[in-house]
Amino acid sequence: GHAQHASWTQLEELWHAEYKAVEHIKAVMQPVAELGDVLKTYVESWEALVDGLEPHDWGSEDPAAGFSLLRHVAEGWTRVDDALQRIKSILHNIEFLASRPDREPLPNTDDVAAASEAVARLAHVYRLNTTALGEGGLLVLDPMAGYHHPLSANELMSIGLVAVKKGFLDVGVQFLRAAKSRASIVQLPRLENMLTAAVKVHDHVLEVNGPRSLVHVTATAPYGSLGETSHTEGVKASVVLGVDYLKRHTNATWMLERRPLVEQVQVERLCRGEDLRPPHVTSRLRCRYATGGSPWLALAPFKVEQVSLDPYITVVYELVSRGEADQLKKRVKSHLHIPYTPSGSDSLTPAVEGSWSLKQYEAETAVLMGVGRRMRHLLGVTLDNTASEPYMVADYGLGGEYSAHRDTHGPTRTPPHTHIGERLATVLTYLQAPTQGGRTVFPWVGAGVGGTAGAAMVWWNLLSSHEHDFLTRHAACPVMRGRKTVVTKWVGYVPQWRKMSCSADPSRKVMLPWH
Ligand SMILES: O=C(O)CCC(=O)C(=O)O
Ligand SMILES: [Fe+2]
Repeated sequence: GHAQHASWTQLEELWHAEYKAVEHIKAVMQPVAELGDVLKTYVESWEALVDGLEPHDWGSEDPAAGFSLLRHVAEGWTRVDDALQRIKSILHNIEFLASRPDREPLPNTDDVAAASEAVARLAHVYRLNTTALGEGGLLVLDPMAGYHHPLSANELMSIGLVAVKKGFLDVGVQFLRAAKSRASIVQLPRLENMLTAAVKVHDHVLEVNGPRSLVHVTATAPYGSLGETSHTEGVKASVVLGVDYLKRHTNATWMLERRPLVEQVQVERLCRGEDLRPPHVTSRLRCRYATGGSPWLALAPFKVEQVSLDPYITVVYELVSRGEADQLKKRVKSHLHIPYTPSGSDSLTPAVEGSWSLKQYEAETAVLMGVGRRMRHLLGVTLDNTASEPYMVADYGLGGEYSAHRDTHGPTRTPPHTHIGERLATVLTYLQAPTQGGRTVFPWVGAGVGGTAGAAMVWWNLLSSHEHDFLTRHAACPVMRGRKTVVTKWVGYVPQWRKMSCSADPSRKVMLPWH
């Protein structure tokens, strides 16, 4: 599934709302502080006046006391009144601030914890740069990548604690160390205690459970004895790719217990930009112009890059123009901050599902109709509403990711639309590509794609047995920097099956490779 964190639309709104709130706070701060001072002085003047006097003394006709009372009120009340009048003029600011929780959803500690976990995962997947962290900058993959927001000792500490809790033990120790290096003298003893405890947990888990499971990661050596251990891969795990894994690991225990971890480790390597395949496989991949046999596209063929031949995965460049992408993003934007309500989720309900904001979209807009026509010509498949599920726009949030999965419904889940059927092909178009991270990766193929705005990835999910092609399992890597917005189209099986040649071999892939 997807991890829970804030969408960029929410965060963008929060930046603007926060700016506004602070402007209102600035407007009230001075008058409120002045009123406080004036009232304090007035009360002190009164207390001095009545010091030693009892209420029954107030009737005594002491001229000095009468003089002081007159002077106290005459001089003091002018100031009190001035200050009160100024408060009256800022009452609308106070009203605005007081009604903020009714107007906008405010982040709470759960949101902070979720963001901490997202940052810890980023640090884990993309390898933490501890030097940069010590200087307060986060996770520099590419130091030239622009502005890096520095984190305070307290912020580093809170991320470190969440990281430890969530099983990113190595990352947790690194964050607490960074926090310590930026701590004030007052903070230092507490941080030292936490760091000692975290190192103890880290080393204990490493000793008992080893460096890696589905629920934890440690460094390859203990911190306690060596002191300066950091992220090292150790002995490179052997890669398990293609159908070979099935031959070698046919037993159910491996599939159940080892497969998820092998998959996760390979996903992470692919996320870091590795290609896990040998050269004799990658050297067969080509780039070319393709028309899909369409006379219409002969005038302007698409640039197509092969990512993998088996299963057949390609990238089609410039499927969507920049203008079209901008139009689509603008169109869905207002829907991308509405909270996900599973109960009322008919197919057109906007949704925020974990780190995604999702919006299902029918193809009635001019932009999507144009995109659909191009795909139809290139792929030779029917794509209208009766032949495929609605377009789905997803906007990844802070550290947003989508763990390894298959797109098909499979034998246990009936496809929602019987006239559309199983998801024969996936067309995943990047409307906006992240600047770092966020690749789409295929752990059992050993390949990944960085994503280019306007380009679409196309792959075929089914075998002729109608079973899912396991090798098409894929994941969306956590987004490191920038924003990732994609639109998915799932091509239905039912409207297309007559177009494809039959195969007696049940393991053959069902596809229409448009040579
Ligand atoms: O966004 C990606 O890279 C993958 C999205 C995906 O797998 C899906 O929509 O099913
Ligand atoms: Fe998918």
